[in-house]
Amino acid sequence: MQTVSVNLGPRSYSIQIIAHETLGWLTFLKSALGHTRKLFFVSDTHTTTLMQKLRDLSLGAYECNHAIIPAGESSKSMAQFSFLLDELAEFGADRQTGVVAVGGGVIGDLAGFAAAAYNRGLPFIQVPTTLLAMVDSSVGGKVGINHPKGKNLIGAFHQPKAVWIDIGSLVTLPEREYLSGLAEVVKYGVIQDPQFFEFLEQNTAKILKRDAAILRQIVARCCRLKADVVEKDEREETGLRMILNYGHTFAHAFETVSGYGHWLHGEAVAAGMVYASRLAEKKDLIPASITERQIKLLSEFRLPVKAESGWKIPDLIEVMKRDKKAQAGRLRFILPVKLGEVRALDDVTEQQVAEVLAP
Ligand SMILES: NC(=O)c1ccc[n+]([C@@H]2O[C@H](COP(=O)([O-])OP(=O)(O)OC[C@H]3O[C@@H](n4cnc5c(N)ncnc54)[C@H](O)[C@@H]3O)[C@@H](O)[C@H]2O)c1
Ligand SMILES: O=C(O)C(=O)C[C@@H](O)[C@H](O)[C@H](O)COP(=O)(O)O
Ligand SMILES: [Zn+2]
Repeated sequence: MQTVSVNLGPRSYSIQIIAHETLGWLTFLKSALGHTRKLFFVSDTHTTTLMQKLRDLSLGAYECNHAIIPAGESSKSMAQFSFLLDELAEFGADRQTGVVAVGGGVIGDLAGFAAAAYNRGLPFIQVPTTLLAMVDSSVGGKVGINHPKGKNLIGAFHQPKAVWIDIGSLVTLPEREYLSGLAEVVKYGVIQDPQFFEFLEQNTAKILKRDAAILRQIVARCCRLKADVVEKDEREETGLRMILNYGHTFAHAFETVSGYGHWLHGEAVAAGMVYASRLAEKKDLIPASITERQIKLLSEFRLPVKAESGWKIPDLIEVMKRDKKAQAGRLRFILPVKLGEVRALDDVTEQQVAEVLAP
């Protein structure tokens, strides 16, 4: 077992990384939740078996209930949020009731938002079951849902009490979902860790085979890198946390204009990073070779590196203006200045964005 600690004062927590084990589950819950007596599990239709396994293990020690949400990005909606609140009320959830999210980023973001809102905050446990959720969404406390006008437009910061990562659950993850998670993995290399980027370049075959030892290393490294940022800027107030948004101004626009779920989040992030890198070239921040290395690695991971031709540039720019990083309608982009370092820039013109997006 490996542990990554997220040090946030009174909101500190630990991330347990294990493989095909459930032995420590009750001890883990007890230490994360203290006097909690009731647990409310949330899964989607593809993670129900995993959820039931953990719920059954918990039954001797806790009163348990659960909700199952339709799989897919369209479930990060007001309707599913409202459904979870109704179910929590029906269960008679009190301030100590623990919400346990078993699934990918959709379930983590949705259940976490319900946990943040119900009774003004319930203790929350993340059990990520996709690579993307293990390396990114289960850590850092961003929770929320989508709005037709913008991705994650409605949400909160609500840190989990603990994160339980069983790398073993990746065995059943569909290939497209696995590859999508690799986009956020590549992101950490570009924004924070050039050695990690090289490690990914040198180990593509093993990564694509889901080699267990490599996966453990990758998940632990990404969790540490994300925790390092979140510890310094928990609520994206100083600006540092924005670096985790590299590629996301483009990505969220692609996801929004195409209808949530047409492209997976990681696919949108992959192409989004390439466009952000092209913008950095345009601003003379980096040589083209840095973009080319990203394109090569992302292509080896069979991820898209270009937007779809049917998407209209003015529509994409309109969505970008509602990005959470924008101020007074002024676009802000996270751009690389070298491999392993990025900077927030707000002097990018719409014309420059349109030029990099032009086919
Ligand atoms: N909160 C954050 O900091 C943060 C960070 C990154 C991404 N996100 C969000 O995360 C979401 C994407 O998350 P995702 O990529 O995990 O997608 P997802 O939650 O939709 O899961 C992907 C698919 O895999 C299935 N699945 C999950 N685990 C499985 C398993 N072990 N075996 C078989 N099938 C399994 C799911 O049912 C789903 O169909 C997006 O909404 C994105 O905005 C949030
Ligand atoms: O944790 C963060 O901060 C991130 O930006 C991580 C991103 O990978 C993630 O997609 C996040 O949900 C985007 O947040 P948003 O504030 O741009 O909606
Ligand atoms: Zn993301």
